[in-house]
Amino acid sequence: MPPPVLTGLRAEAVVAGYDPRRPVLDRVDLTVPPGRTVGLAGPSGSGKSTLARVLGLLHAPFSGTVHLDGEPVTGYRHRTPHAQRVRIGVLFQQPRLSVDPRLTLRAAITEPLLATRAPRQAERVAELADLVMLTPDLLSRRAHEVSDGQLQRACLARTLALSPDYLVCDEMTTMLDASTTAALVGLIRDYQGRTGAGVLAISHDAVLLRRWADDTVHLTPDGVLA
Ligand SMILES: Nc1ncnc2c1ncn2[C@@H]1O[C@H](COP(=O)(O)OP(=O)(O)OP(=O)(O)O)[C@@H](O)[C@H]1O
Repeated sequence: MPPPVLTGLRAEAVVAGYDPRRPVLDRVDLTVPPGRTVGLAGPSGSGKSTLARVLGLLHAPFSGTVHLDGEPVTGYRHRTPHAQRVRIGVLFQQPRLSVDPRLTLRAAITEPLLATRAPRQAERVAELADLVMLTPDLLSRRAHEVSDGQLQRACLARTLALSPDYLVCDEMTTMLDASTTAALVGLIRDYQGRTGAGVLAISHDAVLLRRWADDTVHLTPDGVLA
């Protein structure tokens, strides 16, 4: 009998970092199952963002493998197969670094739809804007004309545009106040409830992770999961 397929977004024995002689992550195993929210905590510099980038398929590990519902990922960044790339959405701490300041929020949300030549783009943008509670007035503004919270809502809409099966949220709410944080976490929970997506929630805020995540794992300062 063939072995059972292990579902989830899974890091297996991942060794990663920026200098192969001194890797940041040391044989990390972590699974984000469909429908679950896994919290990732750890001290500053322990490698949380590095692991987020590896699981977001934005940073190639030195060794080890990322599996997507049992399929090994064969390339990172522009080498990631399209079918795998669109299944994972990533949200970062600083929305201003991930949106071209020349774009309106509408254009920023449209980017992934344009890139994949999705049908009914205007309708889909309206639907996404509605979902994250951005009004048409805000959609017409550029990134520097909106607040961090409004821009992060636009980033969430852009990330959800292609209906990813997994979300990697790297300190997504660190720049935001408590009510915007609660609203964004609520939106992600709703999306998860509708789609069964798996979520990796990275935060140094233990209270937030207790509320948000089903389980939380900790990276030690040596880049090992405990
Ligand atoms: N682009 C880079 N080039 C070289 N070293 C890097 C790079 N990015 C991060 N590092 C180093 O890798 C280690 C892990 O960084 P990482 O950002 O993954 O940690 P973190 O746990 O997310 O930290 P924080 O909570 O402060 O955001 C740190 O020592 C950091 O200085």
